[in-house]
Amino acid sequence: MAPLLRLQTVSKSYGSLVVTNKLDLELHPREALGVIGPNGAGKSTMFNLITGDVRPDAGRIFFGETDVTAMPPHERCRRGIGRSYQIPHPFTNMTVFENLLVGACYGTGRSEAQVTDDCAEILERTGLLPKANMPAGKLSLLERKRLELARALATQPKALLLDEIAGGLTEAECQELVATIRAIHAAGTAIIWIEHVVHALLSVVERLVVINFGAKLDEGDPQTVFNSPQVQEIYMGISAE
Ligand SMILES: Nc1ncnc2c1ncn2[C@@H]1O[C@H](COP(=O)(O)OP(=O)(O)OP(=O)(O)O)[C@@H](O)[C@H]1O
Repeated sequence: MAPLLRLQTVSKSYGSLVVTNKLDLELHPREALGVIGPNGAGKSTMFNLITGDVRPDAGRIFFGETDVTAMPPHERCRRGIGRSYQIPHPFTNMTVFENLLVGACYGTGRSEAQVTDDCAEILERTGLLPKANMPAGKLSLLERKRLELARALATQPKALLLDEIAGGLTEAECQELVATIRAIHAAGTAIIWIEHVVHALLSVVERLVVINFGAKLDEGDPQTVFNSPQVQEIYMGISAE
């Protein structure tokens, strides 16, 4: 099957710091792909490169058949690349529903009237319908994470990029969020999920990629990859000796 998204030897440096190093990555249609790696390994930068927030120094990025390497973020978004951010930054004085409307209009180029029904449906799917008219600044952490997910969904992504969305939640809250992400994936959206809460990640993803020093260290079956001595040592700091 042709990949939905493909990074081809993508590199990015900040001064002398090589953050992304000849990275190759593929996401297939309807796939749930997990990404782990130590702090500072370049995971969020990889997302920034995919969305166009950051331009690579070298390499190419394809979405479907299209080379999107030079495309601005809003065009990539309209083609179907949606993302959540590690630290949610909702418009705090606007209601939850208004936050979604902004995401939907920006992400799809449709009018408010055209996106209203979809936004209501997304609020329902993400468990936020009872909070629709609440200012986003008054939401709990879990609700903010849900809003971050909802805002990404409002852009109608074919590829949904989730950046550490489970961080800081209690175990029960994490399980609630996992159920929502599973449902989004089951409905056909391909997902790349960067996550330090590994048990949550492994309960959803079908393939796992490990990034270290901006390059791919390993990839494959999630349990096999996570349990490999190399990954345990480098990612968890546990020596195989
Ligand atoms: N705009 C920038 N300017 C300079 N350095 C940057 C910039 N963006 C990221 N970096 C550096 O690049 C490295 C990789 O950062 P990145 O956020 O991609 O890592 P990460 O794997 O997502 O880390 P974490 O798991 O802690 O979120 C870090 O050393 C970071 O300080």
